[in-house]
Amino acid sequence: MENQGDTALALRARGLTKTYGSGGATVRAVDHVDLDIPEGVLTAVMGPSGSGKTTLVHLLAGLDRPDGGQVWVGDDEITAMKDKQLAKVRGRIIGFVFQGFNLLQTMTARENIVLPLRLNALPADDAWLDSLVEMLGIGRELERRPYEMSGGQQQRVAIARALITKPRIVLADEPTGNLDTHASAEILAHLRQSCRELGQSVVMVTHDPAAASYAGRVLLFADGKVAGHVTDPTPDAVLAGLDALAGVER
Ligand SMILES: Nc1ncnc2c1ncn2[C@@H]1O[C@H](COP(=O)(O)OP(=O)(O)OP(=O)(O)O)[C@@H](O)[C@H]1O
Repeated sequence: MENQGDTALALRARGLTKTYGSGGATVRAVDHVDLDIPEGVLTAVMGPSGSGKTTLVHLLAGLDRPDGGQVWVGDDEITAMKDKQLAKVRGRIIGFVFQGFNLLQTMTARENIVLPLRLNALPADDAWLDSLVEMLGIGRELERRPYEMSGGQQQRVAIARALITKPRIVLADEPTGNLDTHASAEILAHLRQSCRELGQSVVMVTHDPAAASYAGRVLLFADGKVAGHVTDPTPDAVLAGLDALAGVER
């Protein structure tokens, strides 16, 4: 188990377990995971396809319920909450960027972005919306619907929607998977800066060692378990960590 000492924690998991299927065809996607995610840090989660990264971040966000174990957001145990209370925490404290974006097709980009404010009875903040739109370069897309946008444009709208409530914690499943190097770099630099300057905590699943190198810490995930971590990662150190997981000699 990891020990973060006295560092304040954004998220904590103990014994977190999720199994899919039944009978002989069960898959333990997340297997008794203990995890401390410090506040104010950009954390990347990397590991082979099918190792359980998406399942992990869904459990940490309370989007899915585990079969065993506990998750705390700050001091509050979300695994002990009823659905209504959990929805409130999710809406106000956590922003989530889904792998498949999950934008509503009947709404424009602008309507999608501000939806979390409406759903959680939070006030509109036009200045913050404008700065997100500028940072993400989606000014021309605002009145379009998702099916009229490219994958990369939809991804940027999904990021804006996750950030519009200024959440304390952002969980993102491959947030730059559809973006070119330049756009990725800009967004990752922004996320890193809001961790450093605003104390925001970001947990990001990525397959890209260059993206992971923006993180303060990389968790290596394999077979549903934390298999190691890399602190202050460089792309080379991340690749070496992944190779070691796969048993590749360098
Ligand atoms: N809804 C589901 N029903 C059944 N099995 C599932 C379900 N979701 C995930 N799994 C299985 O759980 C395991 C972990 O999947 P998960 O999507 O969490 O992995 P991942 O590391 O995010 O993969 P990738 O990098 O390919 O996105 C896989 O074996 C997957 O097939």
